[in-house]
Amino acid sequence: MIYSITLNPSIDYVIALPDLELGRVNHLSSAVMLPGGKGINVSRILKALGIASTALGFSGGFTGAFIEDQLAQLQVAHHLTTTAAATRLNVKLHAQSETELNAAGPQITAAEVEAFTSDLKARLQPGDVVIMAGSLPQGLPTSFYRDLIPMIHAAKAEFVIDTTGQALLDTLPDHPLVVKPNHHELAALFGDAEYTDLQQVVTAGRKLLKLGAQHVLVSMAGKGALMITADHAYHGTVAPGQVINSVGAGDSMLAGFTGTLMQTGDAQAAFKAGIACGSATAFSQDLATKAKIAEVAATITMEEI
Ligand SMILES: Nc1ncnc2c1ncn2[C@@H]1O[C@H](COP(=O)(O)OP(=O)(O)O)[C@@H](O)[C@H]1O
Ligand SMILES: O=P(O)(O)OC[C@H]1O[C@](O)(COP(=O)(O)O)[C@@H](O)[C@@H]1O
Repeated sequence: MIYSITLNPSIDYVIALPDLELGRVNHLSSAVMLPGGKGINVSRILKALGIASTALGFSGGFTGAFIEDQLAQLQVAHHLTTTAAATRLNVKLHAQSETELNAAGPQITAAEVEAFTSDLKARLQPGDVVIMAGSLPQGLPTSFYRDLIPMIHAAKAEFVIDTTGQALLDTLPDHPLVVKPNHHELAALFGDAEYTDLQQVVTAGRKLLKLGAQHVLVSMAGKGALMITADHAYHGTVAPGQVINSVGAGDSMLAGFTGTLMQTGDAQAAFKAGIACGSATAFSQDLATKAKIAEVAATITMEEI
């Protein structure tokens, strides 16, 4: 079983207007609420791919109820630990450019943390994969993901991690199955300025392998993604399309890669699936559908660099 963990889910309030004027009353041309948060997005894409997963994490208040209701409607298996404080709402503003306003998230109590960790412990079985993704709500230590790893390994399960900075570096000695920073996050991880060519990205990606990651992907938004192994590096892209809402593209890539890797054991096939899912989501209002993923998959170009 794949478990996605979203400690800090969100309602993603995706709003659009042609031209945002700060300090004025602006009228929206569209507004939609979507269940969001990195692990939840991963589970939604796995569902589209026909791969079973259960979404775990926290949920509280009317915002949490909305997310759980949407997941139920989408038939995404989930068990979110109830919190007294309400789940956050993130604003995704599409005007002259894409702007994201992500809230810090609610305060989680010690009893709620205990309920979540005991639930996870009771579920884990050998061969499971736990995908830990996204920011931490208030009240959780920055070591929270790393602290879950001994429990995951004790159950003979593996983990995938999508977080940034020191929290990501701290988990590498425990051999995450997959890491997928974007190229900005990768440069920041090693205190580098923005990378200007692909070989710089490959060199930094190999550092993640040396530090312990089993599979390294680096996403580069409209410039596609790299899969970096000890001896090879592959650059994958898709045919240009109309970008509608790239929120969740990274989560979609992680879902496509991890789900396909678990199903087939074939990293190249998994990389293609990851690219297709990421770009298909960027070319959709909500996360990608199965049909959109198949359409985009037919346009993938991959080259060794
Ligand atoms: N504008 C885009 N056009 C085509 N594909 C995209 C676009 N934005 C994202 N993608 C696809 O989704 C993947 C993940 O997107 P990215 O923005 O790099 O991740 P993150 O959301 O984690 O920053 C990219 O590697 C690419 O395959
Ligand atoms: O947990 P964080 O880092 O605040 O990110 C949460 C936000 O990221 C998303 O999961 C989208 O992530 P990506 O665009 O990186 O795939 C949104 O659904 C959510 O609003």
